[in-house]
Amino acid sequence: MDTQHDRVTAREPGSRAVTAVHAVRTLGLTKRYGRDATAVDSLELTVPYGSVYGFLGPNGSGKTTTIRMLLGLIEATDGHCELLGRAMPAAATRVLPHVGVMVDGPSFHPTLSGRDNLLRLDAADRTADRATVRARTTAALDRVGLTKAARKPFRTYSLGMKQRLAIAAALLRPRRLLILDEPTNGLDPQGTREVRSLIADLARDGLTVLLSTHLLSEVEQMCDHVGIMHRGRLKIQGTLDDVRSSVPTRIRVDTRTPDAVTYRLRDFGLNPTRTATHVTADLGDAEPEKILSTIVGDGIPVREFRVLEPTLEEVFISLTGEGFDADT
Ligand SMILES: Nc1ncnc2c1ncn2[C@@H]1O[C@H](COP(=O)(O)OP(=O)(O)OP(=O)(O)O)[C@@H](O)[C@H]1O
Repeated sequence: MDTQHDRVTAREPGSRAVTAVHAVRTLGLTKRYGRDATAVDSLELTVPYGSVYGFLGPNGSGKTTTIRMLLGLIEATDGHCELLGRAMPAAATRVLPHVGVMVDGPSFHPTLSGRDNLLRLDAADRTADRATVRARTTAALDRVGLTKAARKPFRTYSLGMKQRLAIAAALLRPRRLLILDEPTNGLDPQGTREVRSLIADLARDGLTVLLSTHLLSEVEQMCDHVGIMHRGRLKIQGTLDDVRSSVPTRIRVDTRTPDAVTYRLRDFGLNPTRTATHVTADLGDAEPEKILSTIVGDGIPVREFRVLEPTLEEVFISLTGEGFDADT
């Protein structure tokens, strides 16, 4: 913990350039409400530059509280956090102009056009450059695919367009990091597709995205890194592949002779579980191709042979002992 990097960032607010490998980093970050309620507990979050990081957890697991602490909107009870290599909230005025944020859902004026809503928001930002506001607004609308609808009243926008305008608001200035809290919450399937495709485009452009969500599928489809929250604690984080491979790959053999399959799997050192119609087992280091050719070569009837890659849901269950939708 006591690295050169930590010592440099501890000097905020300073004027030195800071290099960091993580766009977001927290150490022991904790938020307690009263004596008994710990919303976030000793969080060690690391979001690498250039990643799309899925901050995943059921409702109430502490995601929004964490994001609010990162942005300096609420005070941490304990611990330390950095955005773009600088300590927050000490460096807020220097860091936040580089961070696009969508936290509390969009609040736009229904009768104003999308463009006029953005102009209004920009006018409220005292640090924004007035001389470039028109060009920046045009670029942000273009970035989210709302150029054609720019002059239409906000109230006529679809759900997806409304959310894309909220992302445009977060992109009114060049950003290095985008923090999106439940960006597809409440959207219909079309709106969800629009917003996901926009986020994928932004990530391709090299923007780091921290995206909080309670949707497993959102992380599996969009993110390359994931951190899983449960009751205020970060249970695991890493690349999506590493996190998935923290639980074993399984095989499932559908057959009308489960006893014969069970014996063969034991020969491979596996510990199978059988029902009347199929047998499953953790694969371990065994090669599925060899297992299948042995079973079939022995003349055992196989209706279906599947390698079951672990899902995030299985990771969650293995770490918490609860289903993902459990009310925490
Ligand atoms: N101001 C507060 N006072 C007391 N408890 C709070 C407060 N804000 C949040 N909490 C509690 O902290 C815990 C974490 O809430 P948080 O909103 O961070 O979770 P979340 O993962 O973002 O869930 P959601 O998606 O439902 O907002 C919850 O148990 C919540 O009730």
